[in-house]
Amino acid sequence: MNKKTISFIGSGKMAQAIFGGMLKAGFTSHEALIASAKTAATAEMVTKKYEIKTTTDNRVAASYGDIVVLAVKPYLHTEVLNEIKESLKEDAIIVTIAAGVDISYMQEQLSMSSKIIRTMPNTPSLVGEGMTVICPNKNITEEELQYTVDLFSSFGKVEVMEERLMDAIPAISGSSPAYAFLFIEALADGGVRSGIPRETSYRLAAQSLLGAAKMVLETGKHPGILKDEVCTPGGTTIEAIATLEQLQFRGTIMAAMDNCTRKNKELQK
Ligand SMILES: NC(=O)C1=CN([C@@H]2O[C@H](COP(=O)(O)OP(=O)(O)OC[C@H]3O[C@@H](n4cnc5c(N)ncnc54)[C@H](O)[C@@H]3O)[C@@H](O)[C@H]2O)C=CC1
Ligand SMILES: O=C(O)[C@@H]1CCC=N1
Repeated sequence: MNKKTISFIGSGKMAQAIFGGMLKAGFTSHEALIASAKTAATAEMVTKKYEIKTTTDNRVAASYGDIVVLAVKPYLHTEVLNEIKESLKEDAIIVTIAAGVDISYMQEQLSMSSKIIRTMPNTPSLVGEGMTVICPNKNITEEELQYTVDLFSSFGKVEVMEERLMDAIPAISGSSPAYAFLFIEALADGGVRSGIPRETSYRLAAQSLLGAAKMVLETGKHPGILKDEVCTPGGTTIEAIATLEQLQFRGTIMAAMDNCTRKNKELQK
């Protein structure tokens, strides 16, 4: 069991996905975790559900952690960092999971010698299938980076990337589960339209997407080839593909991603 203490500032959806994912994986003990919440009701719910310490005082949470994860909205970072900075351990590693919060901004709020890691995780962390992109500042040692990679790897995959690419990450992995859920909902609606029961439709749609994603990851084949293998000449699939192309399925996804990235950059201002 791991010895480092980990604090979460904020106990919302993404914080719960991360500490829930870590606990499920056995990466850390319940005793090593603390999370702060805005209301006593949320704190109580989190303690009950995850069996971890909670507090409504961010400073109490901040003073506990060797690693402190900021899991509040981007616009709250200034307020929260000001509130907790005097309470942090001297060598604490500060991890932000927020969209559009960059390292130079974090250093301005704390100090140039602070240990900071910018990340972009996603909610499938809760079920051990997260995708997290990590970017450390120059004060993070190899060992500290490895620890953080191990932490996020306990509930999914991790890539370490340069900060110049971080603004593009929400569009492809932080936010994209939402597009996938929309796609599953659309497939299920189509199934229901053809008379398939709704719950069955969700299972058929979700398992098909899970299988397709696994094929990309495990066969190493180009997605276009995998698509071709489904399209029997003169068959059903190519009819569906033709309609998707006419309605600019791929262009629509790319336009949506552009908007996601634009918003991420706006959050930074
Ligand atoms: N939801 C997602 O899929 C992802 C979210 N993120 C990032 O995670 C962060 C949190 O987002 P969500 O979990 O989705 O939002 P959320 O709204 O579920 O969680 C934020 C939590 O912070 C609490 N809070 C508000 N003010 C606070 C304060 N002063 N002190 C302590 N807690 C306070 C709120 O009560 C809420 O529970 C954001 O910065 C977002 O960019 C990153 C990747 C994916
Ligand atoms: O919607 C958001 O702003 C956050 C960041 C990535 C996923 N959710």
